[in-house]
Amino acid sequence: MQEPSTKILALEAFRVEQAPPTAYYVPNFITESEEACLLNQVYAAPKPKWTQLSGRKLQNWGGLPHPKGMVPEMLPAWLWHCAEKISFLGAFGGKLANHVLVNEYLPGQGIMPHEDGPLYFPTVTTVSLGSHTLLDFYHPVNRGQQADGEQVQTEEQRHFLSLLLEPRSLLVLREDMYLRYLHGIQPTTSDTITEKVANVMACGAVLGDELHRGTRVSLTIRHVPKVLKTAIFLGRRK
Ligand SMILES: O=C(O)CCC(=O)C(=O)O
Ligand SMILES: [Fe+2]
Repeated sequence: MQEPSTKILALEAFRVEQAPPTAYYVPNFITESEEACLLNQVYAAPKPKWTQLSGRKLQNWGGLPHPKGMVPEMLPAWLWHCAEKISFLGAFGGKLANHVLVNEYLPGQGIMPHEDGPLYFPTVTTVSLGSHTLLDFYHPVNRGQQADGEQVQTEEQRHFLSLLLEPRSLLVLREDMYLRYLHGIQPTTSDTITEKVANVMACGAVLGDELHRGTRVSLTIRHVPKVLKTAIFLGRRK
């Protein structure tokens, strides 16, 4: 298996140098027609496939990640194609992606700052469809500070960096960008490009731009290492 500290050579040219280790941002990772195809397939999924959450709705593909192991389900061909292309870049240390979350955000929707947790190979990859968004990164709450009775930092003070995710782009996060910091999307209808946007050089935007959000669909493509063998699963069911 690839050591977590080694570089992903195929992506090295796309590393965001202004961000902590390591973020890779690939503009136009897919074409407009691939984007349109993926969006068609997302919206062709049967209605019960969607789960409505507060502030976004999602589809889960590949199985439900679980501490005891995920019972794997085959990814549909339209997702497999995209997931395979990312796996072949070496994003998951030579393993293949086996899990995809599809999130849909209307303008004004977002996701609270969070960590992705231990159930995944410590790399997350995201393809954005339909609209841009701004993904914000936060220092974790300093528990020591809280115990000392020092003033807890506000969310705004903990927000130290953002990445602009344009439609059709690929984002790969690993190491500290995955394990150490929290990430989230503000529930807002437009985003201003400030000096906190670390990948602005790789984007078609400049400092001071105000970008209005449309409906964005993201594909969060990951590798879940702990998988229950289908044979055992089938054996138990008999
Ligand atoms: O939509 C995105 O780009 C982020 C989604 C996310 O953070 C997640 O599903 O854990
Ligand atoms: Fe996340």
